[in-house]
Parts: sequence; C-alpha cells; structure tokens
Amino acid sequence: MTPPKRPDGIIIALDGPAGSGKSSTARAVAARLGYRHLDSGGFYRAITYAALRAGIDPDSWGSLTHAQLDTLDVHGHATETGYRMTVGGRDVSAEIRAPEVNAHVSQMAAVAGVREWLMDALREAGARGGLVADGRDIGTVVFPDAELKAYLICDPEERALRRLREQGADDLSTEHVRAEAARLQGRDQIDSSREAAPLRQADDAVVIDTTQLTFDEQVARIEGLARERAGIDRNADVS
Ligand SMILES: Nc1ncnc2c1ncn2[C@@H]1O[C@H](COP(=O)(O)OP(=O)(O)OP(=O)(O)O)[C@@H](O)[C@H]1O
Ligand SMILES: Nc1ccn([C@H]2C[C@H](O)[C@@H](COP(=O)(O)O)O2)c(=O)n1
Repeated sequence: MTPPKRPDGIIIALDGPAGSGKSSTARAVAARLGYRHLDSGGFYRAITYAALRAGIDPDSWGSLTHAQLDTLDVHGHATETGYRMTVGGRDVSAEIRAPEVNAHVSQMAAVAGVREWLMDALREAGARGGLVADGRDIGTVVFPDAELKAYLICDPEERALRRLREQGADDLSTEHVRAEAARLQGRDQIDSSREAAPLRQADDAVVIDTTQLTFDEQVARIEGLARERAGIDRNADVS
C-alpha cells in the first residue's frame, strides 16, 4: 500500500444528498482517526446568513462580486477538531442552522462566483491532509484526488424521520414525515440540477446506503476503508 502523500494523513471525501448522514458521520470518523472535520456546507450557510443579515436581496445573489463577498467578513477558523464559522468576528454556529438559512442556502450554493470565491479556503483546509470533508462536490471538484471518496445515500422518508428526530419534533406522523421528505428532495433537486459543481457521485466513490445501517455501522465502514487506504492497521496511528 502506498503511504499517504500528505504530511497529516489522507483526505476522505463524503458527499451525498441532504440528510444522508454526511456531517455526523464525517465528524465521528474524524474523531476516530484524529483528523480534522471540514463541514463545507457550513461555509455556504455562513455566506447565506451574512448576505441575509446584510439585507442583500436573494434575487441579486447571482451577481455578487468577490469584493462584495469579502465585505461580508465570513471566515472559517481551524480548531483542534474542525472549523468554526464567524461573520464579522462573531461565532455563528447556531445562526447558520436557522430555518431562514435552510430555505435560502441552496440558492446561494448555486452561484458559480460564490463557489469560486470559496474554493481556496476549502482547499487550504486539505493542504496537509488528515481531513474528513463533507459536502456535495468534495470528491468531484474540491478534492478530486482524495484517497477515499464515499457517496452516502438514504431513503428520503428515513432521512426526513432522522431530521425530525434531531430537531426534537413531536409530530412524527406519516404526513409530517412526507412533508419533510419533500423539502429535503427539493433541496436535492436544486443541488443536483445546478450548472456549477452539481451534486453527483464521483466515478471512484464507494456508495454507502445508510437506510438500514446504524450510525455506528456506517462510521465503522468508512473508518475501515480509510485505514486500508492510508495503509495503516487498526491500532496504529493514522497520520
Ligand atoms: N444510520 C443512521 N441511523 C440513524 N440516524 C442517523 C444515521 N446516520 C445519520 N443519522 C442522523 O441523521 C441526521 C442527519 O445526519 P447529518 O446531519 O449527518 O446529515 P447530512 O447529510 O450532513 O445533512 P445535510 O446535508 O442537511 O447537512 C442526524 O441527526 C444524524 O445523527
Ligand atoms: N460542498 C458543498 C456543500 C454544501 N453545498 C450546499 C448544499 C446545500 O444546499 C447547502 C448546505 O449544505 P448542508 O449544510 O445542508 O450540507 O450548501 C454545496 O453545494 N456544496
């Protein structure tokens, strides 16, 4: 097995539709390997939050210039385990998960200029390796040379149920679950049909259907593949 060509370890790319388990799995795999987790959706969310807060009309987002994006003062700060998003120097970890951001983030992520503007920051995070990055285009565009690519899929109603449970929803009726599944599929439709870096499976990705898996099973599966690709045994240091 060829040793990793990056000083801190391999890059693991996790892509897939909304709510398929990417971020939670990426965080857990990173913790097990002692790697950093990059939640790339958090960057798109922080830009969306900043633009809404600045009162920029969503209908004009398509023509945002790099200079305008700079003035939004959006930054991702590396921590021991991942990245913390700030806007205007303030931590916005909670704000970027708000319903208003959920409703608009796919629109922002479809803007080619925004994606270009963000690319350096995302690639910088992987410069030394030792990274588990999740998103929609990580294995296809951001890190096409990632040593391990996994594409997570899951039945829409199961994704909806998991999302509603995560939010502590009282109403888990079929009707409510189906409505949430439709919302998730609406986001998938925008993410996969846009011109700029659409959501799609990389040719060399391992597809993992999480519908029937427990969380621990999917984490163990990816951890195992990562250890194989990094050429290290289970008990050894992965870096
Ligand atoms: N196998 C599983 N069994 C049960 N729950 C799971 C499983 N995998 C993930 N989850 C839960 O599903 C929810 C969605 O997972 P997560 O946020 O990781 O998805 P995601 O793909 O990153 O979503 P998004 O694209 O919207 O950011 C979380 O509450 C997570 O804990
Ligand atoms: N690499 C990425 C990451 C995210 N997006 C889009 C997809 C969603 O519309 C939005 C938020 O992502 P989430 O936090 O729900 O994973 O950002 C993308 O286009 N490319």
